[in-house]
Amino acid sequence: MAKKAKKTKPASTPKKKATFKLSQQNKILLGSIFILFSIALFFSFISFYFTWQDDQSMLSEFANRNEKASNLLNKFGANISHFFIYKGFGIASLIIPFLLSITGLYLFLGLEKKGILKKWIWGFIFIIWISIALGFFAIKQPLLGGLVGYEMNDFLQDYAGKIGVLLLLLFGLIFILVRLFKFSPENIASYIKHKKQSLESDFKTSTSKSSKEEVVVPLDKGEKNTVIPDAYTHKEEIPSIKKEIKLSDDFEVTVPEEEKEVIKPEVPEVAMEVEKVVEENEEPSSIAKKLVEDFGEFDPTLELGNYKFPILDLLDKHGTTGSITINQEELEENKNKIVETLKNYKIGIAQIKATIGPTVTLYEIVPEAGVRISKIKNLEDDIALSLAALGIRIIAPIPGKGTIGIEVPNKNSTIVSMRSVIASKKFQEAEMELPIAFGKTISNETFVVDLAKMPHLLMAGATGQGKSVGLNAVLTSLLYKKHPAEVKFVLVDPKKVELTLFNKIERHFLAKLPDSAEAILTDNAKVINTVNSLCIEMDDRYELLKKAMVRNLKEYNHKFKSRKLNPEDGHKFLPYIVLVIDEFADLIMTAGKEVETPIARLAQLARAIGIHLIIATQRPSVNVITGIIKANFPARIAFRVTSKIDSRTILDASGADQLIGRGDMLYTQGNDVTRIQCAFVDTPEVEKITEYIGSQRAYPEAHELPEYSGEESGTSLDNNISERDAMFRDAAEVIVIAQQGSASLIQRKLKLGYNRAGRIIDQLEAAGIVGPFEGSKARQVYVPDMIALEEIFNNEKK
Ligand SMILES: Nc1ncnc2c1ncn2[C@@H]1O[C@H](COP(=O)(O)OP(=O)(O)OP(=O)(O)O)[C@@H](O)[C@H]1O
Repeated sequence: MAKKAKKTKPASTPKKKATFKLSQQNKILLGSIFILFSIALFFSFISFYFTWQDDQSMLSEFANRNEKASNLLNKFGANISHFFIYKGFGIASLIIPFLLSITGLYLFLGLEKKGILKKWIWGFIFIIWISIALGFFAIKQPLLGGLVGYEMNDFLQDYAGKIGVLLLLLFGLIFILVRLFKFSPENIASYIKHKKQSLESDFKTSTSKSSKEEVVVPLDKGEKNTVIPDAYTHKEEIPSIKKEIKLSDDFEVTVPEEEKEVIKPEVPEVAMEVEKVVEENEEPSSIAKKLVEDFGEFDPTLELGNYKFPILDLLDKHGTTGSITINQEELEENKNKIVETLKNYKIGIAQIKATIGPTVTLYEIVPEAGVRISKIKNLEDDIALSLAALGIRIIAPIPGKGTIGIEVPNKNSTIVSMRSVIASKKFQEAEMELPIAFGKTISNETFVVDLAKMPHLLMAGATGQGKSVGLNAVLTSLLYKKHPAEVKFVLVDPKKVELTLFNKIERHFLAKLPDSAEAILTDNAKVINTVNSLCIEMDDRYELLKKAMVRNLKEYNHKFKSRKLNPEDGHKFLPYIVLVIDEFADLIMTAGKEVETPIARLAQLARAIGIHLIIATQRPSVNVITGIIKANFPARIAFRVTSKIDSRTILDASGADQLIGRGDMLYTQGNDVTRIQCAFVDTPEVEKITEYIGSQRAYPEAHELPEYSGEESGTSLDNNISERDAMFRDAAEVIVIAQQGSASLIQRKLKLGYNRAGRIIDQLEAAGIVGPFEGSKARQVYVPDMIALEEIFNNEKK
């Protein structure tokens, strides 16, 4: 006891020794009062049951010193017992001294008080239940259930009748068994099994005992009995027993039988120990289970619990009804032209079938036997000429079908509205991590893919062919499906106009560097920093995944949600991050390798940790889409491009040059190329969606990426006093006072721009006040206090 009290002393606050001692003394005093009081109560209660009749008359005579009570604790005992037992809870009141004594012991021994409240709550539940149960079953013995038990029964029976009260009591019992004793069918089954096993082993030991006696006799008769039985030395025991048995001139005793008999009783004992180990093993996972039981699974969306997903009415129908109007004449006309053209080249057709899509119709041809496929493929231009239509694409043969496809644009194309694809069952019921509804295929099916599986997307197309609309469709899809806690966007928009609308959802969905004012990046220098910062984020995330022993973000978040990862170890819910870069060519032209290297790194490694890249470019030339980038972007979209070479650069196949523009696109993820009409979402619609989201309660700030202030910080390290910033001294003071070397701190405190703060921090490094750049961490401050700083400045003046 004393040991425990001593142990806790140094562990808690060593500085406040005096006050701690005092409180410890108080605890001991209070604890002993509780214990003694509980003893007094216990004896009063017990003796009340024998003396209550005698003491009945003096209850009102408490002040009269001539009157005496028969209770062991005299008048005090009689009165307090009358109060608790007769007017209170009956025999269940005995739990009160029990609870008091436990509390007293906890205080006395200075134990942790964590479980005490729980014990009191359960104690009261027991008191009430027992009191009602006894009031119900032993109505003729009012001292068992007390007045509370009687009155509660009376009250409950008025409303629920006897059967109702009985059922309520039963429920109370089940509640106690399940919640307190953790009863479950498996527990009961394992308990029965356990009992059965121990009974069996008891039986075996009892049978073996009788034969053991037989063995013992010869042992005594033998030479000496010095062998110490050891659980680990069965082998040694057996031969010694064998010897002794041989010595005991009894021929009928057979060795194997005795061996079994000696060893057997020990085996079940070992088996029982193993069971205990299994129970211990269950403990760690049960901590997480218990946490989940008590608080439910971790819900990352809770902080913005009232967040409402955008409604469908924010999107326009664009004059479409969702179904395509079929122009029979046009179909017939095109069919005839195709048949005739092929006939001119002596190609017979066995069968022809048309599938009408929103912008193009696919004519599937089964040529007559003996026709060479390459012959039809070469007639692409001739067929286009005879149909007098642009954008004819011949797919020979259609993969997996054995037919030849000729795609002919419809005279009147139907716009595929974003609304129709968002509303589609396929999108609504998509159980994907990052579902994207691109549009509709040639057979008018909604085309939904998972960005998380792509895992990065490359979009290319000549100007005005629908790239920006495509990007908006991607972002809109995610906004309609994902909560702000689940996905964050990093948007790069050198054109400064395409993605500005998303500024409104900065504090919901965007991520940015800690010191940048704008969340949407338009300046290439900042893009370099952001992409590098994402690389740091990637490394940090990999570190977390490693610690959690999982392979990807999905598993990690699942583990975190089921409370198996402790936030105190740095674990947190990780949202997906989608980096969208519009005009990638422009970025590569200005920033070159500086941006290409981190992007290639992200493209290669970021898939598992939930960072996905979407890159859009007008110029799909090889110096923009380099081999390394291409290799890591298996999912590619081509809008219409101007040349076959461009098409090859993007898709590794021609065809994109034959598209008709306005959102007509080819999608590939590996081998198959799918023609899709991109869903159309107009600027006002995007504005409405961002407005809708932006007007809701948001996080205090945009999602913060790790700090990265660029390599330029290390370049100008000459300590030229005359070139120092006017705010240099103020900044130095801020840094030294806060003992934290970060540009964002200077920015905030001195209200400076990012670039200027960055310059000052470089100058501070050159002056030896702060240390070098350390990635995501703040720089080290070399000057401990203001006096030391003052000294540095004074020395510089000399
Ligand atoms: N899916 C679509 N359905 C119907 N029309 C579309 C679709 N996509 C684009 N368009 C039409 O094409 C026009 C140009 O599209 P968009 O602005 O997306 O081109 P872009 O490729 O981004 O051009 P730039 O590279 O010059 O920015 C749009 O204003 C719209 O009228």
